Amino acid sequence: MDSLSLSGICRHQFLPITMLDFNQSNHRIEKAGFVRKPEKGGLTITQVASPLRRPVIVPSLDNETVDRRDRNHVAWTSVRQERWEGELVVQGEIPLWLKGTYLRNGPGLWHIEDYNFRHLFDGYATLVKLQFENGILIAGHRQIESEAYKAARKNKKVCFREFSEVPKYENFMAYVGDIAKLFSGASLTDNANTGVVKLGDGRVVCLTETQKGSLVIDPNSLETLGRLEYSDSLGGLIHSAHPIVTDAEFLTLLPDLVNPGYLVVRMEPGTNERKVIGRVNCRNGPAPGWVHSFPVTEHYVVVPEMPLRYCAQNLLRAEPTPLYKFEWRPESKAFLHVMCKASGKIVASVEVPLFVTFHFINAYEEEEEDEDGRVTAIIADCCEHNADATILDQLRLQNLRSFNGKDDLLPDARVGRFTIPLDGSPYGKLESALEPDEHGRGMDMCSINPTKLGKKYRYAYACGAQRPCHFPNTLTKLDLVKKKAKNWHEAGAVPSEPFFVARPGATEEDDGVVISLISEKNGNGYALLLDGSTFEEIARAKLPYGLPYGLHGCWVPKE
Ligand SMILES: CC1=C[C@H](O/C=C(C)\C=C\C2=C(C)CCCC2(C)C)OC1=O
Ligand SMILES: CC(/C=C/C=O)=C\C=C/O
Ligand SMILES: [Fe+2]
Repeated sequence: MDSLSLSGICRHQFLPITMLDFNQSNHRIEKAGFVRKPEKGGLTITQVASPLRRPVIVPSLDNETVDRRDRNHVAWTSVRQERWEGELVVQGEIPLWLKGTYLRNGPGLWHIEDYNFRHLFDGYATLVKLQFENGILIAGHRQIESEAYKAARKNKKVCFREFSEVPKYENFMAYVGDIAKLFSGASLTDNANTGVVKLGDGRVVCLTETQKGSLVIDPNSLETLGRLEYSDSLGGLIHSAHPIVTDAEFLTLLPDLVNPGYLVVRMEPGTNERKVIGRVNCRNGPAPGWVHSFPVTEHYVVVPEMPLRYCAQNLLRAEPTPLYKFEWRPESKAFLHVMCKASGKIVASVEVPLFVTFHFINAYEEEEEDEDGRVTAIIADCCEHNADATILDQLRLQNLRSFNGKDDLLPDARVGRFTIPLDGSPYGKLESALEPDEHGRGMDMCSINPTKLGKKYRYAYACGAQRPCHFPNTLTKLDLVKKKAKNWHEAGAVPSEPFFVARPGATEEDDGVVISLISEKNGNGYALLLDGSTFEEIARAKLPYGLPYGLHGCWVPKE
């Protein structure tokens, strides 16, 4: 789509403000303000003096000179530049009520010099913004300046322990030294590549599984402002990568790898101090289950104890196992614990069928239909991988990059619905909330209307599958009452998490827009807006170049 053929509110295309160029390809393209430098060795800096007022032809990669990285789908290719910002041409119409910034974080740089990383989750964080106001869209992206990223750039090698990558040791003593530093957390990464949240006090924080990887950023410039230093003495090195964040609180889980269990903690806006609500002891197993995320209801925190457990031995390894820092322990079983938010007391602890999930979708309290409205059960929904942890290895970059378009390689997933009885019964139920074929048996990267957090809800948005595929490749709107899904798909496109933003003043749960960033097969990319209710496209805006796949986002409303 060329900007001149656009009508209505369309504006000038791609106004680059600043670019720092990664030298990914050994070629040089210079067009209208974009400069790529051929010298070897990583980063070059290119400044564009002032925003351009006329359409700019965006440099595309030249097939004859691209290196092997560039032949991969752009979703799995390192971000091209360290930084870019500019206005996008909008095709369709952005609702005038949409005022604020969508931020999306993710692992966007998977190489240092000639060394290519192994796993999707190893990449250095790339933060993307879409700033909406008066129907105009300013986009941008920037690398997060974690210590891990800065050290890798400076020393031209991996210097911290990432999800699967570890520093290459020069000799055995260096390895021993690094192991010692693992226990203090000094050798763990702070590469905050998983999500981004807006705290009740306005601070915007990028997060990962390590506590030290909680980095405060500026939502406008995307600059890394510094580390969020927790001022309490709760210790531990890791936490859930998905805290529950509202204007009133920040709730998270701190797994205890020494005495298997979890601390449920709460931090108030304006403070850096997490206070303990309560503790859950694991019912089984040598280590707690992975808690990438967890759900809450209005009054309770649900603590999952998955059979996919943290594994101290695997933490120490130089070469990863297929389950990385985890191990699959079906004999240790699976449990869900329910803690009262106000008292810290455990009100239920039930065994459930084995399950694997990265992401809980939501949870709520099921009430009896009589006038007492007694809570009889907790319902908790998640993107469930049919108790099969191989999805973790499926996310190795080699797997993601080698898709031939034919083989159906994505393991099946579904909306897993847990029912946790509150009458003291020892077992909980796990069922599919809707027929998984409704969404192609792919299911991950979910969002809901945030006003429904912890409450009975009807709609969720997620990535599903149009098969054959090797990665979720659709956006899907789930109607959990009608048990139906409506799917969006474009051939060869990799969409990121559909993020729901409610229309101010809306009374219907699905009255709003769904934002996603799409990486296209041809190397391009665009921001997509779907109507939250009809799930039809309302606008799209092409980016100057496709961006790598990203994970989780948040919404920062314009005050
Ligand atoms: C996404 C995404 C990123 C992420 O993990 C990143 C790291 C560095 C995780 C490290 C670890 C674990 C997963 C388990 C316990 C140890 C530790 C090394 C901190 O996970 C994601 O899903
Ligand atoms: C990309 C992904 C999980 C991300 C974790 O934050 C899962 C993809 C397929 O299920
Ligand atoms: Fe996640």
